[in-house]
Amino acid sequence: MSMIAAFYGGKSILITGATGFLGKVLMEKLFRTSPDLKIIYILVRPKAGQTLQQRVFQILNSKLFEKVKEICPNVHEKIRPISADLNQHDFGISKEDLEELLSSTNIVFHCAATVRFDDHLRHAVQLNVTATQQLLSMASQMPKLEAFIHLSTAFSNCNLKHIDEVIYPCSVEPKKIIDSMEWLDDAIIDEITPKLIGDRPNTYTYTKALGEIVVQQEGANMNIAIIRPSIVGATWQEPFPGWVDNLNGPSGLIIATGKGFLRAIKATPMAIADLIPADTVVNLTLAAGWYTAVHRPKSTLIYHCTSGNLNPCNWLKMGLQVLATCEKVPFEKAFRRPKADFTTTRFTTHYWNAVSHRAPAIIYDIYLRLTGRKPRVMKLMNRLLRTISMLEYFINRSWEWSTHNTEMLMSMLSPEDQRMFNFDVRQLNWLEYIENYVLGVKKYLLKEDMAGVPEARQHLRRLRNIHYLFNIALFLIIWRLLIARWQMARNVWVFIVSFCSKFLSYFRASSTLKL
Ligand SMILES: CCCCCCCCCCCCCCCC(=O)SCCNC(=O)CCNC(=O)[C@H](O)C(C)(C)COP(=O)(O)OP(=O)(O)OC[C@H]1O[C@@H](n2cnc3c(N)ncnc32)[C@H](O)[C@@H]1OP(=O)(O)O
Ligand SMILES: NC(=O)C1=CN([C@@H]2O[C@H](COP(=O)(O)OP(=O)(O)OC[C@H]3O[C@@H](n4cnc5c(N)ncnc54)[C@H](OP(=O)(O)O)[C@@H]3O)[C@@H](O)[C@H]2O)C=CC1
Repeated sequence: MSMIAAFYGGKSILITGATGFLGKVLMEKLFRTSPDLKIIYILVRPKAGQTLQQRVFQILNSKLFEKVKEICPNVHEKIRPISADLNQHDFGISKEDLEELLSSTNIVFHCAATVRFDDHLRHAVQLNVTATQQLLSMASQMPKLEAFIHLSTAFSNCNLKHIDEVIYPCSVEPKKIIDSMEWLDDAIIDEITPKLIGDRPNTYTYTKALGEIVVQQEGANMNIAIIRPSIVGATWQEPFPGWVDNLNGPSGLIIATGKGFLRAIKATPMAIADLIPADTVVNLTLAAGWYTAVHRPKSTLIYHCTSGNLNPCNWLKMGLQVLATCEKVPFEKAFRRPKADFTTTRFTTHYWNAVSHRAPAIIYDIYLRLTGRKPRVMKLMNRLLRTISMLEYFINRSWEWSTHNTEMLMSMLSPEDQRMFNFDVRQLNWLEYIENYVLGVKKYLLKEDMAGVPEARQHLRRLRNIHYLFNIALFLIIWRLLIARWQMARNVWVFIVSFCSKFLSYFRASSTLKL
């Protein structure tokens, strides 16, 4: 019998960010392994013209929840969406809903955040710091609360090379930052942002670090744990391999590579690609929830959910496997044949951006214009290059995260729990995982049917022929221009032509003699 699954049975659980990538995988696992849980409250905001119920309906009807619906047919009765916007004071939760939440909740999983790297500091502070503070304040009024689990990121201290499972101080106290955001205007915030984030690359990592300090300060009297995942990728095993539903992290770049948009990237090939599957993060999160509530550690424990120190994979290995899978099972309607070169200097990056990215985009836009269609490729390419410039920081460095708490937690699990809530990344086969990830991107993100693979292969062959024809035509044009303008080129041309004709006549003569 699984101790963790049994622990969540009969519990009332509050999840923020349940409509996000990790939140959905967390909810799915909870329902699948503890179908007898009492209720899951989810804080949801209406979005894209959808009501809360419509959003929940959409999640439950996705492929991710197929197994859950078999195991727990009344799953829809066990989800209680609560209208809440974490940008608002008190989250805009109604009085009745708040009373119910405060009186019933046993466990809180705080997943909601803005994960945009370039978010305005005011917004990032509001969501990643102030909302965390408010949620902790709510949690402190929950008489039945057993554990509060906060999702942070392994990159909250990415300004350090070696990161321990501790909370590091920031130069300015989070409370001062929260206060200042209330009265500073946007222009001043823009001016001080680089000074505040210091040697971190973006507002996301900075505000997640502030959020951790808030958790430590405000949650001193609660049972709290912090989970720090690295780069979260598609699911490894559960509920099935390769599930992913957003473009964050590597997923967007896998699409760009598979579709032939991205053909070179500035990355350090041997740097560690610290990916971690979403189901591994969720298993560790649930195990930490159980441990925090049952064993009540004296201090806030931080768990690094990373792969680099236990089972390292580098960007070269990842890039090659992405490419190999895209050749085996190509994406439909590729722009060019997939290729993944790693550039290491600014010069080569600019060169390949011009030759391999911008030039084909311009040529294709001209073609679109000539055929009476709206040019769009250059716009897409600029967006992609901007995205890459934001991710570059993370693919050109390696970090070391200590994992003592994570290993301790693993040793505390029963053999049954180690199997059911597996977060031992040493068992992960990277080549298999990356292949499933790419296939998952194709199926669940791009919604491409596997029946279209032969046509996609045919399309790649056509692109290869176009590529050869284009290169030959380009060579001939350049050569013609050189001959017209440069005596040396003419001499070389005369030499080649006479050499070929001599060779041909010798070949003809020798074959006549043999006859
Ligand atoms: C060979 C293989 C090598 C693989 C190599 C992988 C390296 C991978 C390193 C990751 C390293 C993370 C390490 C921290 C891990 C955490 O702790 S945080 C979680 C990760 N968070 C993220 O990844 C967020 C990153 N994204 C962003 O911050 C913003 O999207 C950006 C990059 C600033 C772009 O902002 P923007 O220009 O305003 O664009 P945005 O409105 O977000 O989206 C515009 C369009 O681009 C699309 N888009 C958004 N993101 C992407 C993307 N990543 N790619 C493509 N399209 C995208 C959107 O769908 C949208 O399309 P439309 O709906 O308009 O058709
Ligand atoms: N993905 C990754 O690579 C990593 C993620 N993490 C952390 O894991 C957690 C979950 O990340 P992930 O699932 O990928 O993120 P997503 O962007 O997929 O999900 C974010 C969630 O937060 C919710 N949210 C955002 N703003 C508000 C708001 N104003 N009010 C209510 N809800 C809001 C979103 O709701 P809505 O659907 O309405 O937008 C969504 O449910 C985050 O804390 C992140 O920092 C850590 C390391 C890596």
